[in-house]
Amino acid sequence: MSTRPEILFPLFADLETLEGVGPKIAKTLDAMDVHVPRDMLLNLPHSGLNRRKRESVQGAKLPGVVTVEVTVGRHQAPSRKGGPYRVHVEDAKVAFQLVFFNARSDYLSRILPTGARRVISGRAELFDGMAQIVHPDHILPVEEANDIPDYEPVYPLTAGITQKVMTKATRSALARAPELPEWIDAAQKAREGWPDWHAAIEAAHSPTSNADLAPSHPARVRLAYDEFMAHQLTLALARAKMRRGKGRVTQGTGALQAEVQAVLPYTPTGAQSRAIADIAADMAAPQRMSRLLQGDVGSGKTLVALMALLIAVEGGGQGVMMAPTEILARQHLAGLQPLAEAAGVVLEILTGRDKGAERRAKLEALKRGDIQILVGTHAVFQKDVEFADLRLAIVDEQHRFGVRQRLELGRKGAAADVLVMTATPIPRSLALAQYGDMDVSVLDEKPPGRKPVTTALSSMARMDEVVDHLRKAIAEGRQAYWVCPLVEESETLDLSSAEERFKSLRAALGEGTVGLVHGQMPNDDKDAAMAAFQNGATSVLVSTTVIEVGVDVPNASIMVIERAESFGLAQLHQLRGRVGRGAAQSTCLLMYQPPLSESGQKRLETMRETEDGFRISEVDLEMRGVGDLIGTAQSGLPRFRVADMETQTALMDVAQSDARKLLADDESLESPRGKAARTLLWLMGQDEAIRLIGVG
Ligand SMILES: Nc1ncnc2c1ncn2[C@@H]1O[C@H](COP(=O)(O)OP(=O)(O)OP(=O)(O)O)[C@@H](O)[C@H]1O
Repeated sequence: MSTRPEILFPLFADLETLEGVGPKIAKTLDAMDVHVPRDMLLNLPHSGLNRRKRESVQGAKLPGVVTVEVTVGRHQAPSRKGGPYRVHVEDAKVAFQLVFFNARSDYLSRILPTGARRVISGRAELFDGMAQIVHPDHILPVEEANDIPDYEPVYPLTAGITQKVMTKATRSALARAPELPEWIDAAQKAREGWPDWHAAIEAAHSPTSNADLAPSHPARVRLAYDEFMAHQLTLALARAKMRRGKGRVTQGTGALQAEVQAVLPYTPTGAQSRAIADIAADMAAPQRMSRLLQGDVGSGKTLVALMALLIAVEGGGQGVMMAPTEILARQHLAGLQPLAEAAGVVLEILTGRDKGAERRAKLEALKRGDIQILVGTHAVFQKDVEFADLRLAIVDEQHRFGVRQRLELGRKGAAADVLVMTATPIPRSLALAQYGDMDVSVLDEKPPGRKPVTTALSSMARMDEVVDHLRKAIAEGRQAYWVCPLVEESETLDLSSAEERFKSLRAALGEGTVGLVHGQMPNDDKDAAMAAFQNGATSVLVSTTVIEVGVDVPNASIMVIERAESFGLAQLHQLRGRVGRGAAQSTCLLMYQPPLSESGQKRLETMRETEDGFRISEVDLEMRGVGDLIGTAQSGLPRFRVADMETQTALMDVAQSDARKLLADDESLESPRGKAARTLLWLMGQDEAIRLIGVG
């Protein structure tokens, strides 16, 4: 089924087919991300107005909406142009006024004839001690008072659209909402007391009190579940597609791993061992592995990656690991090569820098199977890179991969297992939404012997003191990173601030002690600067944020971050994670420019309070919200309209297992419930899923 089910046609018609929507309003709605009647339905009211009739404005909470029956008194035309037109009225207890601006008096006389009884509803306020309603929402003869709803939904609006238009158009969309087949498991639906989709959408738009608007209302919960379910079905379909057709069992022997263990100066942590065991089991299974390794900074992901790569080699094949930057690819090479050598394994690097004959030679060696482990940048996945027998692809990424890219990767190494590593912990809700197609291993344990990093805040005004301290620390043999701020997102300005700091620190601390690395340096200079810091030739490394991810120099024990308030929490956590990796007591100094904004202050204080990356990610989510945290567009995450990822994690959890179970029982979605689920995917516009069912 790769065409939209007919039953949904009315919900995907032109917006202008809705009552009260012309070309102009349609265009305005478009800008609100409302393109078809379906979107109107998913745009739920955020509050409501109680319009129950009362006896008098007297005693009502003002300002506030009131509905009362009045006797119309005299009209008082404006005394000057543009002034208020007043109509005196009286309810059962008090006199008050209706106020109009730029209204035509003949029109007002017609709808509010003196002496008549009318029902008025609108927002009343006090003005000079007397109640008034400016431009009432409703003015009706008493016989028609029933046209005023007791409780009226209030919709999110945008300039150019009124509540009236919104309500009318939504009612008109509701009138054509079809009864849909049920995609929710019958037992679950009964247990939760959820209504049908049609009843739920009807109820969500017809609240009768504030309680009906609560996110815990069964109608709203059901609609939120539908959204999560559609998303998780997409992920489950991607997962099924990924796992299909590996057909290859990669059984490690443990021999190479043991040889590496023998030369390692430490033993793996419990978390590392568990992750390695998870991976080994996945690789030994006939389905393709699709696993996420989530580790906090410094939790030792690299060792887990190496062991996984060795399993691929033990099984007679090859492994590849892609790092996000050149610096990190080189660091992997430097760190892993001695270990690989100890085990007699050939490890090579391939990056964009490899050109001509050298590159050709590497590619041939890969194709012959002479290179067993390849590390590198994006270059490792270029078209002409062919492996003799690729068994494992590891992507060391930073939230840059959406489900679509993961599927691409899957298509690449036809039968390779896939391991994705993220160094920035993400809250569970996000992990579920973003990586719901994968299995997850978490490194929640740091290697033993790490001392907590002392985090201190200091104003930029105390620069001289900071430099003095640094001088003493260097004299004691310590090494420091010095990170310069992002200035207005501009690379060149960035650069000049780092270059200037480099010059001033060099002047203060001595010629040869300070190095500089930034994104725009020629590659060789970058390597040289990194190497000099790594081997201790320089004591201070000034940089832009290029060192943010993954750099590992255990002897470095001081991190100075200038204008720390301009960095995000995840970034600060990553940067701080560069220290505290050795046995020495480490310090992170967050320098800020007062006055701090409220959020700047909260971020810096959070950094001072905790070193737990998962905790920090929760605060980050709380402060910024989901969209901002991951950049919805590039992550491939949908914008949930009804569901709230932050508070409804449990619901997402259920949707995930439900979606996986549905597919396990009915792989091609052909059962009645499976077909209903297809309707859901169309309803929610899950293009990737539709493509997957179409193809698969
Ligand atoms: N089990 C262990 N015991 C002691 N040290 C370890 C252990 N595992 C790894 N290490 C060391 O800890 C440091 C950090 O490891 P690694 O670079 O793999 O961290 P990471 O998880 O990649 O963190 P980040 O994302 O912050 O770079 C390295 O110096 C590594 O040699």
